[in-house]
Amino acid sequence: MNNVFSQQLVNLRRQNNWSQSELAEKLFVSRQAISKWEMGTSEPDIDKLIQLSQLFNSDLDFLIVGKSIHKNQILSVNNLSKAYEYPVLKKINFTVHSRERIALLGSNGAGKSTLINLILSQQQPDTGDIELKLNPKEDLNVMKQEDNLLLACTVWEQIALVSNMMNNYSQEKITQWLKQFNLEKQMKTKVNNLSGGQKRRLSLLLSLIRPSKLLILDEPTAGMDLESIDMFWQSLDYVSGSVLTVTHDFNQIDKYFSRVLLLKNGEIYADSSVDKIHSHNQTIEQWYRQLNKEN
Ligand SMILES: Nc1ncnc2c1ncn2[C@@H]1O[C@H](COP(=O)(O)OP(=O)(O)OP(=O)(O)O)[C@@H](O)[C@H]1O
Repeated sequence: MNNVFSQQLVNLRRQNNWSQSELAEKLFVSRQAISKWEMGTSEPDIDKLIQLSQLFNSDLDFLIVGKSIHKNQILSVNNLSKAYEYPVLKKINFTVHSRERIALLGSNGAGKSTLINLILSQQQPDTGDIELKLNPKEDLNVMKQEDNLLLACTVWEQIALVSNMMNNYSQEKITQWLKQFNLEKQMKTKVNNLSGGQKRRLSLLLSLIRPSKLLILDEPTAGMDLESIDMFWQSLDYVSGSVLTVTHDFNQIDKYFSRVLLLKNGEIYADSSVDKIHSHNQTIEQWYRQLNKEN
């Protein structure tokens, strides 16, 4: 087939936290068969491909060629405006599709947090509306800030508590999450004693215990050192749904994001795929600097 399929299979399996054996069991094939598909030395037949796309809740084209030809809209922002002492957002329009990784960019005071708060219904718009084509209770995740962590618990206890609440408790899964988020050594540490970057990684881990269709983050890496920032965004590989985040981590956007929205003068001043910007031999930072200095 192609090695995009092999890579997609590895990614989707990991996003679902399944081992090769677990996936093999669900498909009634041997673990060795999964291993060969992932190495690209053999291919599944069409029945198994269809079963895989159903198991991963993914389109066949996304599974095989890494792109969805028919994208599902999950959020639509229509003519949204908001003013405080002056207009902050003026007729904002954009849509979010399944499996997009979107970075929302803009200078300080451009209105990024206001836009996120409106999407989360934490504030009301003056005009316009937001159509969430998902169930906000089940399919929308927001990464909670540190103060929602239970400081007196150990890391393990905190994760166990949340996964119990979500009916998703399993010792093996917790061990796997700790490994993925590089918190294995801290499993017995009190949450209160974690560093700022470790607390954010724990917050992201907790927000992923319940898989969602859309994850919203507002400057999740603020104040982290470079190594922690890298580690944080790498963890996004384990997020299966779409991500909309406010961030100023330009180097990571090049690596981990598919689309950028630039908020400027109260409008979506630019909306581009990361691939398109790269095809013009620009990094996201160069693109941002160039557009942001235009009047
Ligand atoms: N509740 C409020 N009352 C009055 N003005 C507000 C309120 N919330 C935000 N603003 C103003 O709206 C503008 C946009 O603020 P917002 O926090 O959305 O910007 P931002 O793009 O997230 O900025 P930053 O990058 O600095 O976090 C700012 O000028 C801010 O002072």
